[in-house]
Amino acid sequence: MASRLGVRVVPTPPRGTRRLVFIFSLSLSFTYLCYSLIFCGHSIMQKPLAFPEHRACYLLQRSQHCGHSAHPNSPGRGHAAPNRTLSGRSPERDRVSETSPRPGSKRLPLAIIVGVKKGGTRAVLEFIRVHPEVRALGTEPHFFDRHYEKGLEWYRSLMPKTLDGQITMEKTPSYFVTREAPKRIFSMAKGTKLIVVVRNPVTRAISDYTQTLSKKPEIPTFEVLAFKNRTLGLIDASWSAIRIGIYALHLENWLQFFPLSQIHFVSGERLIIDPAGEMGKVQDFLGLKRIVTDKHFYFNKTKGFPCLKKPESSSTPRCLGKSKGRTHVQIDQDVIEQLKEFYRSYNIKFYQMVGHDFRWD
Ligand SMILES: Nc1ncnc2c1ncn2[C@@H]1O[C@H](COP(=O)(O)OS(=O)(=O)O)[C@@H](OP(=O)(O)O)[C@H]1O
Repeated sequence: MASRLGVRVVPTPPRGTRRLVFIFSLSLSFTYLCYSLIFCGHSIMQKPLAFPEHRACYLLQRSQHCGHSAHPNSPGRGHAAPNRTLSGRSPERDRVSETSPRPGSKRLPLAIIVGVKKGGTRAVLEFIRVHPEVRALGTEPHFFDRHYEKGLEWYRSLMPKTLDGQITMEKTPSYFVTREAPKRIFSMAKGTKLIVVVRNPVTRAISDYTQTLSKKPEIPTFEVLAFKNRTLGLIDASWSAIRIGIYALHLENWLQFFPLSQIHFVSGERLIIDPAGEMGKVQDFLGLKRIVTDKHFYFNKTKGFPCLKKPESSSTPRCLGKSKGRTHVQIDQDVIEQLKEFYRSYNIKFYQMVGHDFRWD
């Protein structure tokens, strides 16, 4: 009858077959679930789902992903190496940070490494940012010398986000020799703490020249640039490589606005021999617990410098980049002696001003 009406009656499968179908679908769903977890796990890890962002970042506080942002137009960004270095970020991190809102707020720096060029400023910044209470801008913003007209809000927008109690920092070594910088920093916040990494001015000048030569191989020799008249032994103090090293002169400018107690001097030489000791003093100056200690450093024989066991951005050991710790250009010994002589009185004046003998003579 049913077949005559055109209706096909499907016979109910036996109980055993139904159970088989059920078990088959269950195992299919289970296989699919495992597949999703294995192959999509990576993206799940990148952005914790149903996990408050601030909590995730609190747990990952050492990660730049949570605390660091560089303005897209910030100077120096274009110079970052494609793969991570101590001061750089991986492209992967950048991708993640573009999609994740970060906790905290961008604040003006409470402490600035203002100098000196080639003193060891990058090392101090990278070492101090290991501290959980410090967040630092990786690039040099050059706000108080080159970009002042852009205003404080522009400057603030470059800063990494900080949580309450964390210290925002930046470093721009050219501030130390910029006439307007002390007044400008003072007008931003008179309580700003200043760090100056100083180094023997003769070695500093040679380091500075070595860097310029690496970028412009056609420049005259060091000896030609260093003298107004070599026969008379007249040093050209207007050449920036020489002028930057007259620390007493520049410091006078800063002391018009800041008391000495607000300026901390790091010895560039001791920073290489005893990084933990110098960083201990930096932490004291910033009012921080001494968390960055000798446990954080190891001496890399190939590099010839101390390196971090665990940099702020990674858990693997890392040294500073190739531009830090270059082999210096060979300079005639008599030229070095003349430079030492030139700097002697300025160095003594500087030691008196800061109350510390850096033993450069
Ligand atoms: N740990 C570690 N690793 C590598 N380099 C170190 C380190 N500590 C201090 N230094 C010295 O830092 C010098 C570069 O100084 P700056 O970072 O201030 O240079 S810059 O002004 O930012 O270009 C650099 O100068 P040169 O040796 O002349 O290249 C180093 O001597």
